[in-house]
Amino acid sequence: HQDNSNRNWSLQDFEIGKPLGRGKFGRVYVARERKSKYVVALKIIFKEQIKKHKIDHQLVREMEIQTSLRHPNILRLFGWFHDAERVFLILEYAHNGELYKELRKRGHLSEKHAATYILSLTKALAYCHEKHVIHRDIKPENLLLDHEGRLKIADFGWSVQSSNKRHTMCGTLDYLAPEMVENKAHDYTVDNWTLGILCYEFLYGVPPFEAESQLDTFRRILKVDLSFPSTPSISLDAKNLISRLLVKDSSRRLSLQKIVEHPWILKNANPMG
Ligand SMILES: COc1ccc(C(=O)Nc2ccccc2)cc1NC(=O)CCSc1ncnc(N)c1Br
Repeated sequence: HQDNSNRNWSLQDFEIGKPLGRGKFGRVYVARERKSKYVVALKIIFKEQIKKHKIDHQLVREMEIQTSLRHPNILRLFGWFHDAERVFLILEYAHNGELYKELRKRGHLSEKHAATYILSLTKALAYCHEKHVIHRDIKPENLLLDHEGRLKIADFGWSVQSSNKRHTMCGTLDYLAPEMVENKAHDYTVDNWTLGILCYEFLYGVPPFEAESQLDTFRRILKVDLSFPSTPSISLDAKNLISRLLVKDSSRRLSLQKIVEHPWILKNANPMG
């Protein structure tokens, strides 16, 4: 259909439906564009929130990055508009909602589902890195499923144009790579570490370094204190991939290209995502 991303949209163009949840800085609703009847997710962000967190420039940069991203596993930002006190993001609507709710419901995923999601994430990250965009916040809460159950990375609330070394702490503790815990400079390869965390969590239902206290989680991450429970029983190939990603030395983590070619992925992932 025609490119509407720079059409000057307004709230009158949409019928607002049920709330979808609270993203960073704002609430998200299902909405339907009146003329086309096209269903979207409309994210409403209050400008005073943006001003308070001094991220107005980041939002503009973010919108420029977002509208340029086109990938089947990245949630689309179709366009945006604002009124006196709010900024509205017109987002692709992922009909099957948040992946982590499915993970909590099922307890843990099959190796086929887990491998398919890891492959989708790997391809989306490879695409982002090639466009010098680093996501920095890949966790189950930011992963959505479309009507065909295909994974979509969303909530780029913190993505930045690649400053090749990054220093700010972000994301929940369980997903932090050792170099982030030690607050050292870090680069793209933190995403490879996060893929290892997610792969473990998809297969076992809990992240690998979960602990009672934040300090214990930090300690387990820094030690790469990785162990595989005996149940659910997971294939050796899966354990091999996880062990090749959860490596302290970031330069020795399996590259995105090598993940795509890994036996476990080749054997289990549905290439159509
Ligand atoms: C490309 O997706 C985004 C791109 C940008 C931003 C964003 O807030 N940027 C931002 C906000 C403030 C400051 C700087 C950046 C947010 C998202 N996405 C989201 O917030 C996801 C909303 S939840 C949802 N969405 C669709 N279908 C569902 N079923 C659900 Br539940």
